[in-house]
Amino acid sequence: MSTASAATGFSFDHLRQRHAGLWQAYIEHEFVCRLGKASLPEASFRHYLQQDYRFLIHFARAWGLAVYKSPDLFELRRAFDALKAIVDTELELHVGFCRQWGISEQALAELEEARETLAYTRFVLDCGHRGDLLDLHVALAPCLIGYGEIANRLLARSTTVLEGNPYREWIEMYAGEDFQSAMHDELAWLDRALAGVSRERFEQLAALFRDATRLEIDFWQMGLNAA
Ligand SMILES: Cc1ncc(C[n+]2csc(CCO)c2C)c(N)n1
Repeated sequence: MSTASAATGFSFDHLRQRHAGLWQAYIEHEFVCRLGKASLPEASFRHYLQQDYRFLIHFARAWGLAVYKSPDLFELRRAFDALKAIVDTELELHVGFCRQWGISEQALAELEEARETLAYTRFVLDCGHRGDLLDLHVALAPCLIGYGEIANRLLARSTTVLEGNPYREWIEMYAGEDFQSAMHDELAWLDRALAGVSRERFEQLAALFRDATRLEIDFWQMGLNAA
């Protein structure tokens, strides 16, 4: 079969539209809405922050896997830079952020991993082990693109409270320039890669996207349930 003629011009938008209901449930989750209205219980946020520390460690491993799966120097550099950013910057920021919330580094190190964290992170790593770089990127897409979209929506909404909101820093971090530019790079990467896939391949990838989005929803719900 000719691969060139099978290309159907897919993009990230097609993935999002394919599972629009789930995507909505993720980016409009009650955890997110209450975070914007400053009505999220602090116990929920604290539990989320602790588990997110574990999440970020596995997320760094996923970029390590992307380094390994990179077929050329361009991709290798890109994955390596993302891995470095998480290890050198994001995790440092996260530990500092947790400290402000009364969670010590010692407590983070001793933390028991929740089932939701286990399920989500190992799912992403499995996608990368079984598949190629595109499978891995699609499994990471709800994380990389969802959070940017969530923060943008919160800032655009009139019901969002910033003044005195204990979660303000979190919202502004994901709406910030560094994070938004990483999100746009990832969108461009995905659009480029998806443009050449067949319909059959798209459906395979959409199933990974669906499951990763479901696991993001469970991650929010885990936080809500902690209060
Ligand atoms: C459960 C969970 N999902 C997504 C993110 C967001 N996130 C984590 S790492 C990263 C990329 C930054 O280089 C982004 C956007 C999170 N923190 N926790």
